[in-house]
Parts: sequence; structure tokens; C-alpha cells
Amino acid sequence: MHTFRPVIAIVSCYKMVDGQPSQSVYQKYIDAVNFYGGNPILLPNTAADSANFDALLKVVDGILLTGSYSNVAPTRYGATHLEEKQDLGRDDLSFKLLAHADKTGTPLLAVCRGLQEMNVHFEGTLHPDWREVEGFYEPHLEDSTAPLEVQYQPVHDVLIQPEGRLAEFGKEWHVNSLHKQAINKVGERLSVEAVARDGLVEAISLVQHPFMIGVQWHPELNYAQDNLSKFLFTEFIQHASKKLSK
Ligand SMILES: N[C@@H](CCC(=O)NCCCC(=O)O)C(=O)O
Repeated sequence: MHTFRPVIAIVSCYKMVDGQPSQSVYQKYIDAVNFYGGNPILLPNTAADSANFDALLKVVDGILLTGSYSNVAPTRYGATHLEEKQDLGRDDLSFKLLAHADKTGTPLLAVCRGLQEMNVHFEGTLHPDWREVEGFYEPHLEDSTAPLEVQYQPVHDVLIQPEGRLAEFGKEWHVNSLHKQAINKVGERLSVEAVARDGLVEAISLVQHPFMIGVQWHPELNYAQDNLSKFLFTEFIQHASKKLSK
């Protein structure tokens, strides 16, 4: 008998690969979803086209918004600074996926840029560069000249909000951190689930949704070893499995 695995849509990013424009997802996101029993499919930015979107999302049981070195377009949250690392196709797709997840209750896990997209989708705003904000002092941004294993090592604590969606996991955890942007105003209908010791918002959830959680750190990295990663992906895929069984 076939055991159907929940189909998890993973949003792609525009990248130049071998000198050619590409739609790309890092293997670690695919491996994490697969490891926890999901069936990963990669959505290119063309999936946002209305002629494609509804048909595709009929077969989707969960959504993963990955990290990315690009940034949400400033115009989406009323900012006016010049953004040199835009991926407008990613923005279009992610925001349609967030609206779909909100409307249908589809489970959604948002990582790093994904958390920032989630916050902006629900009318929140971002700091373009947390280093310019007085009071933030934790090492939130990686040293991009360091080896990857150093860039992604845990570097600061997150304090989990009691009574929140992550409270079942515990009170705090040590996480990696690779981001220049950060939540400024928290979006409507969002609950803060974790903060760094310097007050930077590290995790959010959509109130009264079965599972819509955004985290600023990267649980996909050590998805099989890190206990908080295990908790997040297990919860995510279990909720997606419930949607599949409906
Ligand atoms: N560009 C945003 C988000 C940063 C981010 O997602 N970093 C990780 C990218 C690579 C990966 O997915 O591991 C910011 O700078 O805040």
C-alpha cells in the first residue's frame, strides 16, 4: 500500500548558476523536508502567475519559504531606500503563498527571509540593517568570508515566549544567525514566539492558524541533529499530513 507523503512546496530564488539565470533552492531545504516525511516540490517564480497558481496549490499540503540573500522590496512596507538585492519574482510568489496559507489554513514554515516576508505580508515592517538600530548587539550577521560551517554555527540564544507555539519545546535555545534585515513593526495578527537577548524578534506565528511559523534562524541546517529543528520540522510536516488526510 502506498503511504502518501504530504506535498511541500518550496519557494525558489532567482540566481545566476553557471552564468545563466536560474530558479534555485539549496539542497538542505529539500533534504530537511524529505527527512521528516514530506514530498518536496520546488516552485519557480512563474508559479505566481494566476493561470498556474490555483492548479498547483490544489496539490500542496504545506509551504516552505526559504532563506535568501535577496531582500523583500522596500516598497512592500513603505520604505524608500534603494535595495540592491531584490528578487521581485520571489516576492510575488511568497506573498501569494502567504495569502493562500492564511485563507486555507495550509501549514507554512518561513525561514529567515521567509519570516521577513511573513511579517511584511501581515502589514509589518523591517529594519533594512539591524546594525544601524541602537540596542541590537547580538552577532546576527554572519562573517561571509568565513567557511560555511563557521557562518552557520550557533551564535546566540533565542528566548522562547512562555504560553507560545514553541513553549512546548523549552525556554531557550542557541541558534545560528545569518541576516542583515530584521523585524521592526510586528505585523497584524502575528504573535511573537521568540526574541534574542537584545530584543530582536526571532520567531513569529499567525494567531488562530493551524501552523504558520516564521523563524529568523536556520533550522534546515542541522535538521536531523538540532532538537529545535527537529521540533519545528516534525510539527510542520505533521500539520501538513493532517491537511493531506482531509
Ligand atoms: N536577505 C535577508 C535574509 C537573509 C537570509 O535568508 N540568509 C540566509 C540565506 C542563505 C540560506 O538560505 O541559508 C537578510 O539579509 O536579512
